[in-house]
Amino acid sequence: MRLIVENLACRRSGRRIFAGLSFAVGPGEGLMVTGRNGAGKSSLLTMLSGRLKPDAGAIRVEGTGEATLPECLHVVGHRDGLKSALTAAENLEFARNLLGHPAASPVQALEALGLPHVARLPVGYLSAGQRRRVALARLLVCRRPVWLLDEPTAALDLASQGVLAGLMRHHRAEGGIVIAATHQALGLEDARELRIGPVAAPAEDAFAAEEWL
Ligand SMILES: Nc1ncnc2c1ncn2[C@@H]1O[C@H](COP(=O)(O)OP(=O)(O)OP(=O)(O)O)[C@@H](O)[C@H]1O
Repeated sequence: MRLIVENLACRRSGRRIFAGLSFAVGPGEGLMVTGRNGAGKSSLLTMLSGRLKPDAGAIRVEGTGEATLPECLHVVGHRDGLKSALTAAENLEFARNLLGHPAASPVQALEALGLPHVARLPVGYLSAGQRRRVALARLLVCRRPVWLLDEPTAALDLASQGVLAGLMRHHRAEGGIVIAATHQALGLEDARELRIGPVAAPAEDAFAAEEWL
């Protein structure tokens, strides 16, 4: 599949955050979305996930058949979307049933994130980093080609950051797409960078935002 963004603009609370954003990502590619605090990285990911309407421009996909872009996405955002009263395994089972295209079992996914011992614990008992790893384990229980990750290393120790880098590498090697908003390298160093912000980008850089208020 291919994800294409053309001349995208974002307005929040009446203020133009960015405009003129264009890029395309295809199978196996990674895109690191960078920029200062408030530049609009999370807003861009929210737009890609279909939860925020663009102020202008278009987001489209090719090669997905009948499936819409939201149906092709996994999103791991600032809010982990986990139910505190459910166990880690129950949360993952719920996501697996809801999202379709099941892949790894909840236990396998937790093992991949180094957390097999929390499978039967309510998520409310977990540390911040453990919760984040359960949220990331959701990526593995269903097969979806595009991973949208917003600061995915938040609360992760170095070892878990390495695990995440491996998961992203593997996903891309299988033809998946990773788009991550981040202030860190993430292990996506070979990915293209989309810098949102007032820093002037080279003229040939199709990713540059053109207008700032
Ligand atoms: N729900 C919202 N309603 C109104 N304005 C919002 C909302 N969320 C974010 N904004 C505004 O949109 C702008 C961009 O915010 P966004 O969270 O996209 O930036 P970011 O680049 O992800 O920042 P950070 O690096 O701090 O996470 C900010 O000025 C913010 O105040």
